[in-house]
Amino acid sequence: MLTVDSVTKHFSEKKVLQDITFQVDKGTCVGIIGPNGSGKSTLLKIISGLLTPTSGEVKCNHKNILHLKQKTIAKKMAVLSQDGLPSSPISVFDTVLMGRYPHIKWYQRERAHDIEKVQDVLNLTGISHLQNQLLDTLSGGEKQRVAIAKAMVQEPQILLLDEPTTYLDIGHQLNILELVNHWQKETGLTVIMVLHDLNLAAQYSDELILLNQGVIEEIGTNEEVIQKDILERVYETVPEIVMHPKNHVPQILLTSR
Ligand SMILES: Nc1ncnc2c1ncn2[C@@H]1O[C@H](COP(=O)(O)OP(=O)(O)OP(=O)(O)O)[C@@H](O)[C@H]1O
Repeated sequence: MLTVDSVTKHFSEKKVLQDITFQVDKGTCVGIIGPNGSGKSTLLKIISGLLTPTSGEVKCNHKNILHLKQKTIAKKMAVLSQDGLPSSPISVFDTVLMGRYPHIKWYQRERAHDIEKVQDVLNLTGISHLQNQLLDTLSGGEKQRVAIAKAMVQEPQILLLDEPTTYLDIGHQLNILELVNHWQKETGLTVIMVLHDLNLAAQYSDELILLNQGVIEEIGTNEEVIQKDILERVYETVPEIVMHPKNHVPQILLTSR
């Protein structure tokens, strides 16, 4: 279980997050949504232990994340940042293998088990044909799959995703989210993802947190959060809400004022 308890973050005088409190149960997927600059990425960085909150704390299984060793955090959590994987002249295979490092002792080389794990995940994510290709020669969609594969071999309990669908066409967007969704359902993975696309967020999240100007504006099920008056207030737009005919989750149609 992951607990975010009264987290506040200031950058000098700038108040970016104010008194954020919520809990994420094992095996659930929480979508964090909100307008530009509302504090979504900052919150995700605090949850991953990358940023220290000004006050409050993040606890993973009742332990403050900042009191855990880096390697312990890496065994528990995988993070896919907004910037994705850096361009580098390393093969896809070696990049994914790096995800095993938290499980390999400093005096050990990778074991047969680690290599097998990488091969399995390359097959599962449909990128085994790319395994000898260099990372900096891949397309955005291929690189994003490599990032997911690297996170998968890490075998985390928690996956943090910051805008995993940026730069992807609709086919690849669905593909990545389906991949994460299957992984979540099969292993009881806990997922926290920042998404700008409210329709995708509503389809793939069990619960939504709507941030606005650094505070939680709404938290709840998709139907509780995706409501016309709430979105109109926060996004200053006039959305029409319809039910997805197949998935039965609220979806947004945008209209001009
Ligand atoms: N290191 C920093 N120093 C100063 N201000 C920062 C820093 N990091 C973020 N901010 C500010 O905090 C606010 C929230 O930023 P954040 O990136 O968390 O928002 P966001 O909701 O993820 O935005 P977007 O949807 O545009 O990605 C912004 O006003 C940003 O300028």
